Amino acid sequence: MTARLIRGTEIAAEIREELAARVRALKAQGIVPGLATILVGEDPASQSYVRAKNKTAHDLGIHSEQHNLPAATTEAGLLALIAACSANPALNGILVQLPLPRHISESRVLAHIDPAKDVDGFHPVNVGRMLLGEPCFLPCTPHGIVAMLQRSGVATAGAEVVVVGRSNIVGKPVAALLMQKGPGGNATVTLCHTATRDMAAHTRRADILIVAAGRPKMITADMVRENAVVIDVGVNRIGVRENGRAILAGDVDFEAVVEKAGAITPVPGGVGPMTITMLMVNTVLAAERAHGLAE
Ligand SMILES: Nc1nc2c(c(=O)[nH]1)N[C@@H](CN(C=O)c1ccc(C(=O)N[C@@H](CCC(=O)O)C(=O)O)cc1)CN2
Repeated sequence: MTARLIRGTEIAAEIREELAARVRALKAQGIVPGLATILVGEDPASQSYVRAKNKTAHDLGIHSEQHNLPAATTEAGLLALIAACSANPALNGILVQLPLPRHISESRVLAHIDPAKDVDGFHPVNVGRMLLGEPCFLPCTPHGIVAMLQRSGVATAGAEVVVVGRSNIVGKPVAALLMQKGPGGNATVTLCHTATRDMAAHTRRADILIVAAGRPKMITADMVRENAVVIDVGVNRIGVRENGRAILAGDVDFEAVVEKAGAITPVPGGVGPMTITMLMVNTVLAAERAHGLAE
């Protein structure tokens, strides 16, 4: 039987509608949430993600400032801009688009953002609080995956979850969130990576399989348990169409796995749209917190 599609585009639209009401409530009190996006260099995918973030912010009534810096920007220059954004009371959230050029230290840059404005949830303070289960900003893609599972009725409590990929942006934090005590958590989590022996032996045990490895179609049907829920985080550009648009493929061999899984996210239209929406959720939460309107 063909798997049910978990459509991120639809879930994201539902969340954005709820968020628009929170933005209106803030505006009624004279508060406009503010977001600064910072992009260094001209990577076309990063440019399109940052454009989409600013457009979504604008559509929701969130003030946004887009800082596009040349690839040759120095680390000191970037840190100075982050310090200025941290000190600007009109800005509640600061996002530095990743990856950064190689001459800039990602860890120094992320640690320079005020943790109270770290709407990407990448500052060491927020990462630590997330692991401890304390109030913090959750990283957008993992947060989006948990929201998708909850809103599509996939129970995580007691489930065998297998995560493929150990990045700081997706693999490690999604594993941490799903093993956390409480709603959207309580799962038994296995994290696989490039040194995992016999990966298929792990993935075949998964009730919920989350793949964020950056390798097109690496998960084949024989690696998936019958009726599993498959969450594909990969957005791989595998070619270009005649009209110049990229051909995208996930990390999962969708055509084969859709016939075996119980539910699956498509690419595009799955996890990707949730990432940008959860950034907006964090920005509104940052504004609410800055004005003492949230925990
Ligand atoms: N500072 C950050 N940098 C990066 C993050 C992040 O969360 N914060 N995540 C990724 C890229 N990313 C957001 O920045 C992102 C990736 C994919 C999508 C998305 O909507 N994808 C669409 C396809 C769009 C396309 O044509 O490429 C989909 O899957 O439907 C949104 C955001 C790395 N950097």
